[in-house]
Amino acid sequence: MVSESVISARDVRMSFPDGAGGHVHAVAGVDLEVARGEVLALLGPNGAGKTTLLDILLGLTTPRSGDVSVGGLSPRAAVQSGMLSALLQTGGLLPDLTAAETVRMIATLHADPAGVDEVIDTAGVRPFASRPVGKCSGGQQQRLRFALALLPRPEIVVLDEPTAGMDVAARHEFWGRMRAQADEGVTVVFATHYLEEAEQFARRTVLMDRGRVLADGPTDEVRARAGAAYVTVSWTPTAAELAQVPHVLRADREGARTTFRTEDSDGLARYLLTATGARGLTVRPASLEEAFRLLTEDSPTPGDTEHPVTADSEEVTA
Ligand SMILES: Nc1ncnc2c1ncn2[C@@H]1O[C@H](COP(=O)(O)OP(=O)(O)OP(=O)(O)O)[C@@H](O)[C@H]1O
Repeated sequence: MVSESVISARDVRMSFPDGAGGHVHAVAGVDLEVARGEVLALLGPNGAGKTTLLDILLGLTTPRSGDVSVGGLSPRAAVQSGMLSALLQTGGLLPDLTAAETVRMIATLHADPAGVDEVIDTAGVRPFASRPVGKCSGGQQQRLRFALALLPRPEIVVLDEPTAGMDVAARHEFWGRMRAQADEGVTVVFATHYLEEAEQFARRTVLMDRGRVLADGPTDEVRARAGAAYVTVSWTPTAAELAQVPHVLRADREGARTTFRTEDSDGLARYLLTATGARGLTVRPASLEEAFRLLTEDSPTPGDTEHPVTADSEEVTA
């Protein structure tokens, strides 16, 4: 694992007028270091600030404050040098040009472009290369944008919801191609609403909400921090019994079964099976989607992912 940082953002802030005399803090003090060759998912609900942050990394938006460098350059210089390339969700494609003509035309704008045929093949554009862009499907247009993003032979590719509008098969194929790029050492930073994409493709996930980073780490650890697992047993503890149970973040009862959210399913299971009358124990890991929801809904302060069970947060009714 090489740890050289290719993207460095320090205390980056950006706000916009909210139309009512106030401001929306779209990015509210974000620190981010991305190492060379890393694949990083930026996850967050609508309005979390993902697009604004990506636009700042790409030099399309100048932050109100903070420092950003990409490969030691300003974002704009990094884009101009071809080191950093973007695949944005929207982006002008000329409908009357064919896909291949589009690639050829954009190639002429780069000083030292990759081969046109090479990127057409790498991005999977070949099957519709002679089709006018206006007649290409959304998924095909996204592949074309991917081909264009590869033209400058980038070291870093930034993608804003790259598979929006693609069906499952197209999404799968897209990520296969992107993974091949990552395997060759390209750093990939992508924003997505598809939590399973982060889970399947990104080793590291940054969760954002209201302009702040809620969690940043290996995708499986981010999930673990939000409550690694759900342990369900046939047992209906009294409030006094429940208070004795260790490693519990939350407990919910449904009929004769009680489900515990826990960060230590082994420790909890051991206690339940040896110190209580619980039986029929099952363990289910939390999905990233659940982790995400728990972090965004439960975290009182950004970065604080501890949710000790208190009388107030206890969900079980005696
Ligand atoms: N140009 C702008 N003018 C005013 N407000 C803006 C502007 N751009 C973004 N915002 C606001 O900043 C916040 C963050 O928006 P941003 O698009 O970065 O979020 P996002 O995480 O990308 O959301 P989505 O997933 O919906 O694309 C939102 O409240 C949005 O309305």
